[in-house]
Amino acid sequence: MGDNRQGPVYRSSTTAPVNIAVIKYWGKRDATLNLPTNSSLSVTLSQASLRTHTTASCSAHYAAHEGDSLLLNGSAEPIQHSPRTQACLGQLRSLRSSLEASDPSLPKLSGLPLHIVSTNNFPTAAGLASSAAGFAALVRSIADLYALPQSATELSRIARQGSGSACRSLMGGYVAWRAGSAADGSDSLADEVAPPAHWPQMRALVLVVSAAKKHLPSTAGMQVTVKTSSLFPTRADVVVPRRMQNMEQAIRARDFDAFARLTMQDSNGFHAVCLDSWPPIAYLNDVSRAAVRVVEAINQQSTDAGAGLLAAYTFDAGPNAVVYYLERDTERVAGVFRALLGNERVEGWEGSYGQDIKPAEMEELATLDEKAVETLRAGVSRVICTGVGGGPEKVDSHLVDERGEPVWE
Ligand SMILES: Nc1ncnc2c1ncn2[C@@H]1O[C@H](COP(=O)(O)OP(=O)(O)OP(=O)(O)O)[C@@H](O)[C@H]1O
Ligand SMILES: C[C@@](O)(CCOP(=O)(O)OP(=O)(O)O)CC(=O)O
Repeated sequence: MGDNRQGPVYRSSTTAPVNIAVIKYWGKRDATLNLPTNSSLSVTLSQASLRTHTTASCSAHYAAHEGDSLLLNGSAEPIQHSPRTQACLGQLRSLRSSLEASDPSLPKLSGLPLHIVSTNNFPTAAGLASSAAGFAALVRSIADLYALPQSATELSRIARQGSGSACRSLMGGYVAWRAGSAADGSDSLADEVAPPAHWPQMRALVLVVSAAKKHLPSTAGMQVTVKTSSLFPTRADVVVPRRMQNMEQAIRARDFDAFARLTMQDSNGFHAVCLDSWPPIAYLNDVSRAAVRVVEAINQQSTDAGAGLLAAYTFDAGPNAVVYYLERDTERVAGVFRALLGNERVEGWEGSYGQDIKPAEMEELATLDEKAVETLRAGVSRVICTGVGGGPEKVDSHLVDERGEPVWE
């Protein structure tokens, strides 16, 4: 809390992670409450690589007529016109208001305007799950500002209404979002299937194919699929429920072969229902397909030698590839991509995860399809080397100073 002449500025700051689903959320049964048609499961990625940093503040000296505000990467976001952000703020305020009613000694924060300042250390709205980390950080930082006693699972009900995938970023490790069946969404919540320490060897290599903001946003895309795809009901009602069980089992048993197969099958199943939509939705491009070819070649070598799968690709609503692998296979998976993409052409090989990636030997590359290699070299602009990580963290570094002014990082 900072003090100035007009009264205190209350502040709380958090960082929150990105998550990349291995069983995809695609489809809403209720667009207003943001309720999904199927459960999903993701891996939370380390905040050493990708993170949102958010400070929530409130003060009696913030002009009441200006209302709440969100400054995102230095620009004002029009949150008054965002029903999703309004739903999150309204529900957090009402929890604070109940707390104030039960303990009159508490400062009346629920009636004060909120000034929120946030930065993403990666491109916003580029298919890198910025809305997931962004809404998780928003909900966590306000819940801390308001000293709310609710658990991460209880808060996931609120974050879900900001962006569905955000409910999975309130926890670290391996996280499930249970679709639930209640009409009011009260049982549509996220829970931790396993903490990062259960299987800390999980690594992810993100191939940034396009940092541009040009794909059909997830929200719009999934509505088209639910309305028009004839394959979709089978995916939501039959295929995904079975896969969720098998994926949880694979994670519990630390069975990478099963994890990888289910991850690739589910990514392909999700993109298949996109293509089956009308008008068809195609998120993958030639560069994405080249990444698939390279992962297939890596896995072929391993299975030919009688071992299991070493790498798993997955794609969200855009062309960027995420490749999961285990630390012990770093050279045989990430090393292959490093050898073929090179250091000069592509940035991002530094950092705690990247520096351990040694380029694979030339013979490992001999079996790769030349055209795929060429396409990948031309189309990947940047890589992000990361791994499984923890949930949101409360931090002392504030993006709002003691007088209530934004601070630039
Ligand atoms: N740090 C943040 N704080 C609050 N809201 C954020 C933050 N970052 C992103 N958002 C919200 O998320 C929106 C971007 O979401 P969108 O779903 O378009 O992109 P994405 O999450 O990067 O991509 P995708 O969902 O396809 O993976 C932003 O316009 C903003 O409203
Ligand atoms: C393909 C996905 O990344 C879709 C994510 O969709 P969003 O969570 O961005 O959608 P809204 O709830 O409409 O905001 C798959 C996933 O993350 O599970």
